Amino acid sequence: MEASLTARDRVGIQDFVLLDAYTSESAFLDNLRKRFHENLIYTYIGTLLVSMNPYKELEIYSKKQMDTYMGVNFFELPPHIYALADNVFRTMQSEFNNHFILISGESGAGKTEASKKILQFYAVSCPSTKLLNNVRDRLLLSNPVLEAFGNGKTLKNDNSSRFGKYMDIQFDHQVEKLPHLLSAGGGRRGRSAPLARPGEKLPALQILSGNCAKVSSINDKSDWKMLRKALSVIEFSESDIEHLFGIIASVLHLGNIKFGVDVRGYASLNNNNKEMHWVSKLLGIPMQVLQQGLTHRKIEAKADEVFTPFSEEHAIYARDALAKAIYGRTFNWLVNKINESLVNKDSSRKTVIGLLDIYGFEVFSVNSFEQFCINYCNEKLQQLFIELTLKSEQEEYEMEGIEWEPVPYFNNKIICDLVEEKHRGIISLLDEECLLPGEASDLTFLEKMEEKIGGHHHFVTHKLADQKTRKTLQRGDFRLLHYAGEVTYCVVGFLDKNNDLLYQNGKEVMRQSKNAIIQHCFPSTEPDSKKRPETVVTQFKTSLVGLAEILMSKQPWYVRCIKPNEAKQPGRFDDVLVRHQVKYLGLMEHLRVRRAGFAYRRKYEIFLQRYKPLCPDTWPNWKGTAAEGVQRLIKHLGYKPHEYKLGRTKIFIRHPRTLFATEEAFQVCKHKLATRIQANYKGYRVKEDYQKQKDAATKIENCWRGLMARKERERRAWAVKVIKKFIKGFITRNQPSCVDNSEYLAYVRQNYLTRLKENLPKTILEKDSWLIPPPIMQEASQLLKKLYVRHTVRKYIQGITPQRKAQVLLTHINNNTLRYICGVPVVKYDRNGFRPRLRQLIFTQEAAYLVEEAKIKQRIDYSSLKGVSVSNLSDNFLILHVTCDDNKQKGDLVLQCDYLFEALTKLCGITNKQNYVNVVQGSVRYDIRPGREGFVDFKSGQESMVYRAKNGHLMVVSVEFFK
Ligand SMILES: Nc1ncnc2c1ncn2[C@@H]1O[C@H](COP(=O)(O)OP(=O)(O)OP(=O)(O)O)[C@@H](O)[C@H]1O
Repeated sequence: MEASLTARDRVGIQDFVLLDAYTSESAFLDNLRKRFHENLIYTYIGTLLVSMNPYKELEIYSKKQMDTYMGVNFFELPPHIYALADNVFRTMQSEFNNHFILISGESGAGKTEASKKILQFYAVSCPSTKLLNNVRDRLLLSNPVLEAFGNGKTLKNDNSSRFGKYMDIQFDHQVEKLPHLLSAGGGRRGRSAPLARPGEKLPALQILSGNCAKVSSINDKSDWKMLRKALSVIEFSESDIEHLFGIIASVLHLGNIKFGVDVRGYASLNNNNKEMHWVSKLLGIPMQVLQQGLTHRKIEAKADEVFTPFSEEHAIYARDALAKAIYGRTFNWLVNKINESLVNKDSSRKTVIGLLDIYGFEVFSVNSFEQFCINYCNEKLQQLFIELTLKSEQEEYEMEGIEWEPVPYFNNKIICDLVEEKHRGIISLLDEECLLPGEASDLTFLEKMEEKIGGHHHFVTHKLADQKTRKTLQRGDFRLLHYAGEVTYCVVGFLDKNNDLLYQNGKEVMRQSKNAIIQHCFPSTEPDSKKRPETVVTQFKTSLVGLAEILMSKQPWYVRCIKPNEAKQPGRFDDVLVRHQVKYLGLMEHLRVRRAGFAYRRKYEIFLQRYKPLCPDTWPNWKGTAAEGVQRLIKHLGYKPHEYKLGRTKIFIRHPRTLFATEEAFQVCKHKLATRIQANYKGYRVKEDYQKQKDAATKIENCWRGLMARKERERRAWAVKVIKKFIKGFITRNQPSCVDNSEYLAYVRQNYLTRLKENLPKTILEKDSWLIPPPIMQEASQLLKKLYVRHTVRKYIQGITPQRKAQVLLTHINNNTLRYICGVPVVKYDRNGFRPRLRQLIFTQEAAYLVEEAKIKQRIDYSSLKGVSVSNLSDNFLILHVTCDDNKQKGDLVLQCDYLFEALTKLCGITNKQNYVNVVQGSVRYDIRPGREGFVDFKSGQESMVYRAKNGHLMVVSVEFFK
């Protein structure tokens, strides 16, 4: 219903219980019509399903549809026969009890189709095992077999079931579902004989020439194939099938036998009668026996047997009675055979769902004995409905702790009693009349009824009626006011039809048959009861009581089928016809009972779940019990006390309008909620995405870190190897080149050369800053140094331009007195080893000048130059000894010159003194100034340096390259 609440404005309402004008037949009809025109053929009245015959194939029975309805809350989806089937099954499962589905309606309203749909639904939802598939096939194929023998074309339905059908589907809970079948085939309806259809094999039975009706909606060829297949699946042997068709053909021939009248006025049969000939042949009964049986009645008087001839009328009656008996018993045999094929031998407890496909109220222009029986049956079923529904309603109220409110409904028990009460009921009176010896007739039966039940409110005859009613009644009519409406019956034929006597010798004739099925149906062991057999109506009543007992122990479900028009046309809704059925199906009455108490009831949980957004206290989550939540909710919604009741587990709402108002509020609120939920959802999705990305990032990071750690480990391992090799190489560096040190030595070489390249002396003057070579590079270093010194000297010399030479001379030498000879860069040291800036020593003819930045610092005359001392080491020191007579003289000069040899050579050349240069070893004395002496000590060491030693001497340390 929850879904129907939403859809109610679209195409009517899906549940009549929610119809505000629930007592209005027109409102009821309007809703049906509206939905029918939209192909919505199903509508609920509570759990009752109203089904309109669409007379066209609708796409609503696919496997997909079945799946949609499987296991879904009954009220959540649009009404459907599958919803009902599923709900029955699930209730049975949860409550572990038995159920039945009563399908009723007029002929052609769609009962058989509905029961087929239910069976198909159960068959499809059944688990698939070999055993179950077998049973399922038989179950489904039993339908075409029963239809082939039990259906016929009538004015109302091309394929009308001529029998009521009840079947039990057993469910084994171990395997979830195991359909087993089938009990009882109801009595055949006597209106028209089953109709055989022309078929491939039938010529052998000599009935092809029969005047058979053609039915456009039926495909005989494919139906015939289906029947043959079904019979073989249900394990009918070839001889069974042959005998079966023999019987059907013989019944048809029997019906065609025409009697003559002999001279005495008795019925007679010609020996050449073709029909009789075929019946005799098909059933294997001697012609004479058959002829005698059809025209005479055997009367047993004491030990004697007397045959009295039939009048023509009697003979026709006896012929029809025999044909009906043959067909009826054969049909019973068929049903038993199908039951045997489906019988469940497993005796463990199972629950069942009964399927009762039964004709509804019948009201024709002339109604006879058959309509009386059918309508009595419907009266009983209504009684059952009232008892079961009210009972369950009462039980529910009791369980829920709600005070029972009397339900204003019509209890039709009074009508049932009128029909079936012992000694006083119509059935008893009819039987009495039938059993009465003497001149009983239909009219005496009518008089008896008038006499015995004349004052009953639901019974009226022409004689008993008032002036106005009498006009609507014939003299031979009686009228019953059934719960669904009044029906007028014509009493003619009641007695005969009730007697339906098969004369004793009819049975005896059949016993002589060679047909195995006939032998089975008319056993010689059948007692030839002298007592009159039970009348038809009593048999009917007995089987009805039996059925009611079966049904009473089960929980009922209803499908009420309605045909929209008599023309079997799709899309046509005949108001009068439908209104008639609504009335006689008792739908308004049903609705009244359903609406007597509360229109709507739901478990607290379900109600709260749906409507909790309507109250801030219950939304989004209610922390307390569902019952408290509902209380809070309805208080917030402002429900009036008389509009609802609160049970133990359910809320009961009296009027649909209360619920609709709530639903409307919910619909409005839903949109707002949807937006909010959407936003939340989007947020959630984004968060989810973010989380995913974060996780992915962490993963990537982990992988990356792992990779880096592995690389680092490899790198370290490599480094350890390299270092080890390096250390080993270092340890063995002085050994001849071998595996252990070759790489180290190559490295040392390369390293030295690289460093040397970067640290080459920039000028000629820096030649002492030559990078100290490792031992293995000593020789190479010396050679390189030599080469490099030569190279730089050449470059230097090439680099001195004539201008520069001239500039030096002109700038630094006073007047024209000096003649340029040569300028050598020198460094002058004082006794403390203080190293002044770079200067130049310029030699002229007469003097040497110490020149610094173009300012002449000191002039030494050659005449005062006593000599030059140099050490035998590579320190490039030269000491110029001068005469110190003149106090203005500053003393001897301690100089360092990178171009020592060139300077000495030049000096010797200028002074023209060959032994002028004194090479000393270790130490040389010099005059710091006149009268004060100093010493310069020379030695070799790791690093070249000049400093004042502790003894006050100037210490010159030089690196020994060329040893
Ligand atoms: N749900 C349906 N969808 C399509 N067609 C349907 C449906 N129900 C019934 N019909 C059509 O209506 C015809 C009559 O239906 P069906 O034989 O079930 O009626 P019935 O109530 O069993 O009649 P009877 O009491 O005479 O046996 C079917 O042969 C079929 O053509």
